[in-house]
Amino acid sequence: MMAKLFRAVIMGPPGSGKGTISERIAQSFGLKHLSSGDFLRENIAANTEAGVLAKTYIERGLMVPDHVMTRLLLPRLEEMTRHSWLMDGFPCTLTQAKALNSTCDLDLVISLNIPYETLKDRLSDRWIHPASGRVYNMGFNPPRVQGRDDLSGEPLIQHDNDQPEALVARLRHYKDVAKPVIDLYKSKGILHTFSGTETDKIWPYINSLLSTKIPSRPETDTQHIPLP
Ligand SMILES: Nc1ncnc2c1ncn2[C@@H]1O[C@H](COP(=O)(O)OP(=O)(O)OP(=O)(O)O)[C@@H](O)[C@H]1O
Ligand SMILES: Nc1nc2c(ncn2[C@H]2C[C@H](O)[C@@H](COP(=O)(O)OP(=O)(O)O)O2)c(=O)[nH]1
Repeated sequence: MMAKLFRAVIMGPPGSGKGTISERIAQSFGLKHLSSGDFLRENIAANTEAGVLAKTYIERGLMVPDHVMTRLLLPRLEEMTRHSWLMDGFPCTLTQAKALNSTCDLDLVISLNIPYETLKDRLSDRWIHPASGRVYNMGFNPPRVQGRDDLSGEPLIQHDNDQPEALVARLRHYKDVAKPVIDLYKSKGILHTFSGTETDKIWPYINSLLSTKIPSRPETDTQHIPLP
């Protein structure tokens, strides 16, 4: 018999470890890791109508409007009727959360609560491979060759909006838009918040929570699908 599908969302301010923890969840529990940033980059690379529009916002360091995000992501999620997934980076506004709500029932929402000083230190040291979105941190998970992506060998870059001058405004914005989303999920009884300064210390708690909700590796019909 096919195991019940599992749908989860991970939320948190920039630098809170959403991407890092999502990868661990995907590897340990076989969920597909879906990332709003990766979807956007794919659409930009493919020059889709939504991608061209999204690019104009991202280049200016702005959030992509809700109607563009929902038009882009919801059809992709609707296609994934046979997969368990973990969504990273969406929803991040109440409008997005309500749109997601009308598409699927979430089983669980993970919210990461990380102190400002920690976020600042991590992001000022975050290096990205722009083509793939792969993320490095010079202390935590450095690339094998300094300044180069492990898989492609291409140069890594830093984002201006990861620097401390831009971070305060980004965090303020996150708090404003995320609060009603967090309240919504709290009222539904599916919110689980994790606080701390180190991903390696938070991870065992998330791991044990998920172990109580997802007893085994993925259902048989997903076992041949490579993890993202
Ligand atoms: N749910 C969303 N709603 C609106 N815009 C989004 C959303 N998700 C991503 N974006 C846009 O895409 C950009 C890249 O997203 P991505 O998640 O890769 O990186 P980010 O902004 O560095 O986030 P973080 O620092 O939390 O990892 C964002 O800066 C934003 O402009
Ligand atoms: N020093 C340190 N760095 C960490 C830790 N967890 C994640 N990082 C790094 C990896 C990235 O360079 C940066 C932000 O992590 P991320 O997973 O991209 O976060 P997010 O923006 O997706 O929420 O911080 C951690 O526990 N310690």
